[in-house]
Amino acid sequence: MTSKPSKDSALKRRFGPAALITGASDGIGRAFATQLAEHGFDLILVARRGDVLQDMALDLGTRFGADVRVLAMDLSDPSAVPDLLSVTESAPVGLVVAAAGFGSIGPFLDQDMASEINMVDLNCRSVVELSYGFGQRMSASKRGGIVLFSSLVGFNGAPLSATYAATKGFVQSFAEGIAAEMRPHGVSVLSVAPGPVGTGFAARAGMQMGQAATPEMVAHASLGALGRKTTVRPGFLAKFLGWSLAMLPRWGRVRVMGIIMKGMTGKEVTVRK
Ligand SMILES: NC(=O)C1=CN([C@@H]2O[C@H](COP(=O)(O)OP(=O)(O)OC[C@H]3O[C@@H](n4cnc5c(N)ncnc54)[C@H](OP(=O)(O)O)[C@@H]3O)[C@@H](O)[C@H]2O)C=CC1
Ligand SMILES: CC(=O)[C@H](N)C(=O)O
Repeated sequence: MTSKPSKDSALKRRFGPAALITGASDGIGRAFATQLAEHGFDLILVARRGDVLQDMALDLGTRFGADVRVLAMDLSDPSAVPDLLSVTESAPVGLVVAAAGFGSIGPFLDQDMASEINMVDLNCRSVVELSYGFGQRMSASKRGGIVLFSSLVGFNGAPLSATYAATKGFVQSFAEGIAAEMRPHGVSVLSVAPGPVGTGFAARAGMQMGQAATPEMVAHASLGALGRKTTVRPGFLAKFLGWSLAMLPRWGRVRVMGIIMKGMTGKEVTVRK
């Protein structure tokens, strides 16, 4: 049995002892895993690349004494979340961070349809299933936290990233709804709505990002907001763009978002009022 040198923090007392993190092998999910291990949480790490998760488990166990379990699965597969819920049935999970997700860029009609549907499955369906399964367990024990990932692009249509932005709009709306429902049952739900973050996301989506927040900053700001807010916009850029866009009519927001997305692709776009 490893001794635990890490902090027994207020966060762990409120949401521990274990956290389940999807998309833990990279980017924002990975940063959450490290920071939660530092807070003294035991972890269940979920992503497709089991070898990467195993290396993390060894590292976080050695550095923080965290008890880390690895679940290598493709969450876009319809059987994945039911399997995950079944194998974690007796695990003391007080916090779920559902970071697994991906995006695409370019005109909708040029996209690969199977990949767009796969995105909806991962970014939306798996998030609903996870929130339902763990939400029930947490409500029964009258405590817990669920962190979901919206985006700066989740508050209106985004030409050249239409499906991705719609999945994030879905998550934003879903999170706001279940946050109000679950709060009286002792469960805190947080929607994280970052602007560009410097992870492998952009390369996978074929996007070019300029100024970007770090995944560590996003994880830190989100853990600070959990239990206090329903939506957090981590970093200056997310706040500044979010507030600026909020002042425009919806069609204006769509037009500005088209310009922003064009800058990330170099492709032309026409948006009608
Ligand atoms: N980066 C950004 O600019 C922003 C990101 N977001 C959102 O934040 C979340 C995290 O993004 P970020 O960390 O940047 O992305 P990354 O691409 O860096 O990481 C994505 C993670 O999701 C996992 N993943 C991808 N597909 C699947 C799948 N089918 N099943 C299980 N796991 C999967 C990947 O692991 P593996 O390949 O091993 O499966 C990886 O761990 C996403 O929901 C994203 O939409 C929101 C706003 C901005
Ligand atoms: C489009 C972006 O800048 C970002 N990747 C996001 O998810 O919002």
